[in-house]
Amino acid sequence: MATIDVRSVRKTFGKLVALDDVSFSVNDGEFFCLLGPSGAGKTTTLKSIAGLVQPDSGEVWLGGRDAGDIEPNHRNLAMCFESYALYPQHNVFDNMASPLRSPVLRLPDAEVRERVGRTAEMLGVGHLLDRGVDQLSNGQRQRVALGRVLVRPANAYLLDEPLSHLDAKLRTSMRAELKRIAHGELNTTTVYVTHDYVEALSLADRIGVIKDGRILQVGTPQQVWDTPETAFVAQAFGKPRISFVSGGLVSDNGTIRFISSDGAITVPVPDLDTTAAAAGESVRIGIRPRDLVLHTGAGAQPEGHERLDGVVYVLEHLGRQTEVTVRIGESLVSVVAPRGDVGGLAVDDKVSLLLDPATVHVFGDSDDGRRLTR
Ligand SMILES: Nc1ncnc2c1ncn2[C@@H]1O[C@H](COP(=O)(O)OP(=O)(O)OP(=O)(O)O)[C@@H](O)[C@H]1O
Repeated sequence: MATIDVRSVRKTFGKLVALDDVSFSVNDGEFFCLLGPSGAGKTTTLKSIAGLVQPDSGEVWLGGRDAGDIEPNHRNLAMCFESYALYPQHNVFDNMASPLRSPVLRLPDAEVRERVGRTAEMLGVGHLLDRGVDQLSNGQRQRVALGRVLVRPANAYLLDEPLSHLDAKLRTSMRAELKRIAHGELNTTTVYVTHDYVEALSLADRIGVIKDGRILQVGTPQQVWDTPETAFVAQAFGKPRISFVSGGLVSDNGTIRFISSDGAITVPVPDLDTTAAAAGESVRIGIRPRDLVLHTGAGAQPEGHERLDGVVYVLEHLGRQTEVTVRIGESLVSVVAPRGDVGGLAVDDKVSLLLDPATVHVFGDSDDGRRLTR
C-alpha cells in the first residue's frame, strides 16, 4: 500500500520555521495537491517525504512503515522538482529511459522499451522517441520531462509545479491531459505541489492548503470551495477573489444579522454556527463574486434575496463577462455579470446587488479568522 502519512513534521532553517506541525495523509492511489503561496513550505514538505530534508521532529510513514528507517533512494518514490533538465545530446527515448537504466533500477532492455513506449504514448510523445530533445517545442519538452518521472515503477510520485514553466495556453492543455492520466492510466499515489488554485481544483482528489508552514485545511475540491475553514482559504480559491466586509453580528427579533462597520451593508446570517459565535462578535463576511446578481433596475427581485445598493467603482471586462466592483458605503464588493448586462454602465452609476444570504461565509475578523457558518 503506497499510503503517505506526514505526522506533526516540524522543520526549521536557523530561526525560520519552514514547517510547523504539518500533518496530512494521502490514500493509496490518491492524487493529493498541496496548494499554497510562495514560501509556504510546499517543497520542504515534498523533500521531507522524499527524505531529502530531515525533519527536526515528527515522522513520515510510507505504506504503513516509518520512513525514518528507509534510506531516501530505497523509498521508491519518483520525483520531479521545478528545475529539471533533459540531456540535450540524447533523443527522447534515451532521456526517458535513463531513470530505468540507473544503477538503482537497471531494468532489462525489453522492459525499458515497453515502459518508455507506454509512457510516451500516454503523454502524446510516442511519435517523437527518435527525436533529439533540442528539436522539441516547449510543451513537448515538458511532456518528456514529466515522462522521465512517470516512466519509473514507483510507490508514489512527488511532482513539484511540473507545469510552471509553460505558457498559459500549454498549461491549460497539459492540465487537462494530466487530469485524464491521473484519474486513468496513472492510478498511483501522487503528491502534486502547486500555487495555482485552478490546477488544484481540477486535478486533485483532495487538496491540502498550506501557508506559513501550517496546513490550514484538507478537503476535496468541493469542500474547500464550499466550506473554507478560514478567510485565507476562502480567498485562495476563485477569480475574481471573494470580497470581504468587516463588521459585527447583532440580534434582530431573534435572528442574527451582520452589519458592516459603517452600517451600509446588513444581511441575515441564517447558517451561523451558534456554538462558535453570537451577537456582539466582530466578524468579516465573505461574498463570492459569482454568488451575486447585478440588478440595474429592470426585472423583479428574486424571493429570499437581499438587496445591497451602491455605485459602480470599477468595471473590468473579462471576455464575455465583466467584473463590476461596487462601492457600498466604505466597502468594495465585486460581482461578475454577463457583458450584455453592463453595456450602458459607467463608473458612479447606481446599481444594486442581489444576494442569497445562504451563500454568505462568515469568519472571525482576521486573516486567520475561523469559519463561523456551518
Ligand atoms: N535550504 C534552505 N535553507 C534555508 N531556508 C530554506 C531552505 N529551504 C527552504 N527554505 C525556506 O523555507 C520556507 C519554505 O520554503 P519552500 O521552498 O518549502 O516553500 P514553497 O512553498 O515550496 O515555495 P515556492 O512556491 O516559492 O517554491 C521559505 O521561507 C524558504 O525560504
